[in-house]
Amino acid sequence: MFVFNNVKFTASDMSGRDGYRSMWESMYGQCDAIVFVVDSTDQMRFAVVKDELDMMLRHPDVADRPDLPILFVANKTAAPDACGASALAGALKLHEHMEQDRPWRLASTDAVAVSGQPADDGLNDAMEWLAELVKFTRQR
Ligand SMILES: Nc1nc2c(ncn2[C@@H]2O[C@H](COP(=O)(O)OP(=O)(O)OP(=O)(O)O)[C@@H](O)[C@H]2O)c(=O)[nH]1
Repeated sequence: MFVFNNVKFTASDMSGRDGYRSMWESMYGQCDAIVFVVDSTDQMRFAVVKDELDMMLRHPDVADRPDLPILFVANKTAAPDACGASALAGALKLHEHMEQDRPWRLASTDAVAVSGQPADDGLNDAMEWLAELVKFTRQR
């Protein structure tokens, strides 16, 4: 649990490992938002990521909730072999495949602090965006 901009989040870290992904759908119906984290150094698996994303978007608990926001996070972006956020957006075909009416956003970050400094990246802005949307959804 954490609080961001006065919004209380209860986060469930769903493993991306093969064999655990089938558990994701148990959360779709009960969450206020999805944060979809992608390892931006693992370009070999972007096709698998895209298949999983397509399956997620087709699931009735997601497809029937077009207002459920999705925050895509490209992680490990400080690694030398990381691809840029726009390459990731292209590989997942985010601009083509995300529904027009669904709120979504792509942020890039690196979870590991470099030289003890927290990453200066787009995650804070993206979390502000997500917190506003979640607050709005809960007020309805
Ligand atoms: N350099 C770098 N390493 C990272 C970053 N995020 C995770 N790692 C490393 O990647 C490895 C896997 O991290 P996890 O957090 O276990 O990855 P995960 O995707 O949550 O794993 P599952 O829950 O099993 O899907 C660990 O050694 C982390 O330290 C990052 O942003 N930058």
